[in-house]
Amino acid sequence: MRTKISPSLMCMNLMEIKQQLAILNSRADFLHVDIMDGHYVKNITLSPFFIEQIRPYTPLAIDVHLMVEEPTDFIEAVAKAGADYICPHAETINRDAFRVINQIRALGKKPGVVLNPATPVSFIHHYIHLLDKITVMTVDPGYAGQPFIPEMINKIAELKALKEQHGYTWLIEIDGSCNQKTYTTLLDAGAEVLIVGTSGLFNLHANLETAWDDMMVNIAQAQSALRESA
Ligand SMILES: O=C(CO)[C@H](O)[C@H](O)[C@H](O)COP(=O)(O)O
Ligand SMILES: [Co+2]
Repeated sequence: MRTKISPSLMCMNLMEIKQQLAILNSRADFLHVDIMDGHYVKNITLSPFFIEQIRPYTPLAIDVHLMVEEPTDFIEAVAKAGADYICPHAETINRDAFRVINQIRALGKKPGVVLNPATPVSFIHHYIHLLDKITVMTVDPGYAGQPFIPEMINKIAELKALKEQHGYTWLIEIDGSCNQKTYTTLLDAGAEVLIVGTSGLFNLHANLETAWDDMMVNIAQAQSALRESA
């Protein structure tokens, strides 16, 4: 499968949002939108209103990462605003995981879940087959610019093995410090979607087109290193 790229919009230059979206529209596979409530994580970033504002300006699938205590307070709002994937944290839905997944599907959206670094894959065992995407956090959630947690490589490999063994169709996505230093190990382990934020894309160059080209060179180098070692 071709590696898919999902820029994390909380890391973009919001003063240039229209121009930056136009650049991403012809290059990215998804747009990653982080929604935080200040409680589940001690930060506040984007919102359902932000999704509603950008929806007319992009044909790309909008992927919503819900870092909130009560996902059901947000699901309808982000669906109405134009989200395509709705992905709460597994830790926040295990009281009512099946109801939440059914709610997302009933709204015509794709359900995903996000796993914190300390959350094992076994935590989602009973509903894993109902998902369209599983996101492995490779940093603790809440902030951009954090160091990569290398223990997550085994978790990605575990998901890849499960996917192959059972023929699951969910995407394996990585969130946190996806960049030149980590692409090779991430792709080798089984990463299919890379969420690129400050370190992988937006901080590479002030000009986003140049930053995108630099990022693609970095990803291509990781892919060719893997082909050579195969
Ligand atoms: O969920 C996130 C943080 O909790 C994000 O999607 C970040 O924007 C992303 O991890 C930032 O990427 P970086 O290269 O790690 O800054
Ligand atoms: Co995120």
